[in-house]
Amino acid sequence: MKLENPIFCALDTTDIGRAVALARDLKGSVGGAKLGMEFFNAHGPEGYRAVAETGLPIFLDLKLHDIPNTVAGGIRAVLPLRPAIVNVHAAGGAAMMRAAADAAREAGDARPLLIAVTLLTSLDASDLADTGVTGSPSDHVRRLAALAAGAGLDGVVCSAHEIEALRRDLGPDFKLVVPGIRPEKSDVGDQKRVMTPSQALASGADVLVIGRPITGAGDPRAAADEINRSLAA
Ligand SMILES: O=c1ccn([C@@H]2O[C@H](COP(=O)(O)O)[C@@H](O)[C@H]2O)c(=O)[nH]1
Repeated sequence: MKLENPIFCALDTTDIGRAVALARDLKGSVGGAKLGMEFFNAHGPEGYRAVAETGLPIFLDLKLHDIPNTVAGGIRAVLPLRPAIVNVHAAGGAAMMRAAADAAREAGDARPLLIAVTLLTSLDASDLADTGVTGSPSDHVRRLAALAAGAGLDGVVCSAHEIEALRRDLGPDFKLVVPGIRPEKSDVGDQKRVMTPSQALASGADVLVIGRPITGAGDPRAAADEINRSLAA
């Protein structure tokens, strides 16, 4: 997947008309759209197709996490939609990720990039400790990313704070898809490990996942264009 524009806009809504209108409006200003559980649980494949018809590449962010056979089936079920990117949770383990990768390969040339969520960007060191995991978010992300790479995945979802370590560990071709992106002065909301778009790109992100800073703006296209200007500066 070669992207001229690294921004994938998260269309987190149950309003199909709004999602399609946003996708049309943003088409020249972002590289793709991300559809997650909020939209897909409401509208499924039909809603997906309505957004995909705009021509934007789609990251189908379902974050699958189950036993290997079930996750493989979940990946297989969405292959006919021809998403550009699909994902699973790295915490599902190596066997689960290998099963997902095997299933994704069944799409042949239309194989989506398969990536694994490491540690959600809404979690910090204290949240991680609460789950019983000792060590820093960075160590945890690096461990899970190495597991994903070993299982044959194309990359991971991580925060911008882990990019440099992951590039050192896993090289330039391993895809780093980065949410928790917040332009200067924008509301952080529920995100905890955040960075600005330009800092994240300079650190080596492949994809910047940006939702509310664009979709919550009065003029979403203008907000995306402002971010594009910050990336070009
Ligand atoms: O660790 C993760 C994994 C996924 N996300 C998703 O990205 C977007 C971010 O939206 P914002 O409105 O820019 O916060 C959202 O759809 C999440 O489900 C994430 O934030 N962090």
